[in-house]
Amino acid sequence: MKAVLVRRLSSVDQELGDGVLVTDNEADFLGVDVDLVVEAAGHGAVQAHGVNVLQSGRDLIVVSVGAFCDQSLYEAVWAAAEKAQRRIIVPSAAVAGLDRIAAGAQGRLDSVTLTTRKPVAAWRGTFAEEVVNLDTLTEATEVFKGTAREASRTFPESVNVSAALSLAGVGLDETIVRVMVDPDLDRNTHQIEAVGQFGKVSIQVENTPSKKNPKTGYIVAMSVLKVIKGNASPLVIGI
Ligand SMILES: NC(=O)C1=CN([C@@H]2O[C@H](COP(=O)(O)OP(=O)(O)OC[C@H]3O[C@@H](n4cnc5c(N)ncnc54)[C@H](O)[C@@H]3O)[C@@H](O)[C@H]2O)C=CC1
Ligand SMILES: O=C([O-])CC(=O)C(=O)O
Repeated sequence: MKAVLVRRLSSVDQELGDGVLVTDNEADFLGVDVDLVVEAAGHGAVQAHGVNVLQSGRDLIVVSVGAFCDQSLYEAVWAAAEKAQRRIIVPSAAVAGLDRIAAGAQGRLDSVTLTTRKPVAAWRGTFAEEVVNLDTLTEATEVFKGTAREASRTFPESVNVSAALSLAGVGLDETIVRVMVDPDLDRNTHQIEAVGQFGKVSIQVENTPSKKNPKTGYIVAMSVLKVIKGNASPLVIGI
């Protein structure tokens, strides 16, 4: 048996088949015998269910990792995971190189920066609309520069990568983030630079936007799938 926790049953328009409980009730959801829960719903969902999922004895894959800009939430899920001896798993999702930066963080890390650039369509309904007119923009324009903690608060729906990178490297208050709206792009692009005792890494990823939600891309679901398959495979690669 598997289960999907939704906010409104009326919003479920797909037939998920036998063996899948679709529910809006957390207790019923947690009553289903699974070992792993995937959060792919937003900061509010991590806030509402993260601790309970871990306390109930499941590992938790968190995609909306920017939720951890709330330090008290981060500490609460960490404590719940430790007590239940379960894990909070942050997949690479929309970026690459978290494995390498986390390895580099075993020694001295001097700086980690992220520049996120996305096409205009990705920024509709976000804070970017308060900074620029998306309808008349003709060239790449910076709409935010600051720490990953501020970036995660400012763009809860589209710069979660900054928080994932922070957890891998120098933390939410030391990771520097720039956010650009770029009318010339057709892919969601993240440029990562990290420097430290290990050397230097410079990574650019270009994600094909999802048709349903251009803020994000197909690679995110693929990354979660890779983690789930890795959990049941004799070979674990790219950690
Ligand atoms: N770590 C990373 O690299 C990335 C993280 N994300 C984050 O992952 C999350 C999901 O992304 P998308 O699928 O693109 O977003 P989406 O907005 O297309 O879909 C989210 C779905 O979750 C539902 N939802 C919201 N709150 C819920 C709750 N409390 N309980 C149950 N369902 C709830 C919504 O109704 C919606 O159907 C977002 O927070 C997004 O910002 C997305 C891309 C990359
Ligand atoms: O998919 C992406 O490009 C990144 C994203 O939305 C996020 O980090 O929240």
